Amino acid sequence: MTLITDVRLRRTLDSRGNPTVEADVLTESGGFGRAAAPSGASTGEYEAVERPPSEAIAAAREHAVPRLVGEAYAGNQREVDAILRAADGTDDFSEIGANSAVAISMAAAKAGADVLGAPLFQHLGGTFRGDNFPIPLGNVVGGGEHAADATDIQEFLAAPVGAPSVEDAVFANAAVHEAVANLLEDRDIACGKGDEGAWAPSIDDAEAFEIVDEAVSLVEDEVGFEIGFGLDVAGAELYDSDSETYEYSDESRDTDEQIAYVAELVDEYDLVYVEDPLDEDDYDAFAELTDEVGDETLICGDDLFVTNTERLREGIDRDAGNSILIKPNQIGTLSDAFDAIELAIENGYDPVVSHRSGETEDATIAHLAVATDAPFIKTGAVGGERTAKLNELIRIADDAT
Ligand SMILES: O=C(O)[C@@H](CO)OP(=O)(O)O
Ligand SMILES: [Mg+2]
Repeated sequence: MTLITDVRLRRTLDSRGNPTVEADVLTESGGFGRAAAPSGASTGEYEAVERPPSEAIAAAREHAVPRLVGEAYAGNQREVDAILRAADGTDDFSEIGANSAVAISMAAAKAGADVLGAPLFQHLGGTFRGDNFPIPLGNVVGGGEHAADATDIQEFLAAPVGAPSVEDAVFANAAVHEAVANLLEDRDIACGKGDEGAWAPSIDDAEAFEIVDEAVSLVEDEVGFEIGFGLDVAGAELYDSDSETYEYSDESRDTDEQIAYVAELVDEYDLVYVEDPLDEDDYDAFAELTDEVGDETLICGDDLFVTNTERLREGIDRDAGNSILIKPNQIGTLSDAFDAIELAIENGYDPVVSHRSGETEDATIAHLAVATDAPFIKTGAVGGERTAKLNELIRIADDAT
């Protein structure tokens, strides 16, 4: 029934206005799935390779599509993903491109769900999944690689940890986003938005901490449940390997100073989440910081782990971090993303399913988070390509997918 009869690939626009790969997968009994690859700006050095979409499409048409059509079953995700790997023939999808791979992998999953007549999260997670919802981390102020002339720290994230429902959490993040705008206006700070829809004011990190802290408290009082906040430091982007220092606009910190600085921030602002506080090659520094503050907060590896089980295993062995960011396009297939989530959970690491800064209307990650009982999802606060995922979470909770 789910035998794949066609795979169509095309170039479509992403949220930054760049081309990306969209895939349609069709099956024998009329099943249909469509998915599109997202794209990072602050990409980790060890991520699977994204090729220019026209090249990725041509290579996938040549190497992968003939092995899938008439051969593979969309309902058998492991088989589809194994074929994508074999067709590519490299470790990092540099032949067909991780963008073609992930688009096909996700489209096949949707086609499989379509034939079953089941929501995607149920097809992926099984029939007993779907009662737990991830807490959305909402980017409200940002800079780094996502906006010019803004904060050094890439993302200041609202984290409505006490929200009674996913709907309450989603609206709380939007309210924090709005509260930030009002506070910026009070201070006469004009600003636009970064790639993920977060405000991108030309202020230093210290002022951003003040504003986000205040915005979170204001909304917390309004909604009556706990809202914490977190960060994506994107440490690898700040790290200069020649001088071995983290370069901020106003100062430079060596690794020990960076660890002390982040630990101080965790205490001062009760941060519930800190992503990539340190360089992507520095397992030792991650371990040291985790030892210091890992009981109080999540220390999450994004560029450190790149959704890769080998890198995660090394982190587990070395006690580096206690959480992993999960981005299917960093590794290339849904099966690989699942494996990383399972390994994380088995070892007490919290998986955080995540969007990329360049996104599309594709909402697969909302289903992936629910299917795997992931405790958090990071997918922005506002903006169409972000609300595509947030609204899908609300629909899943409402049993309306
Ligand atoms: O660093 C990150 O976590 C992501 C998403 O927020 O950014 P990018 O997609 O640019 O890597
Ligand atoms: Mg990150």
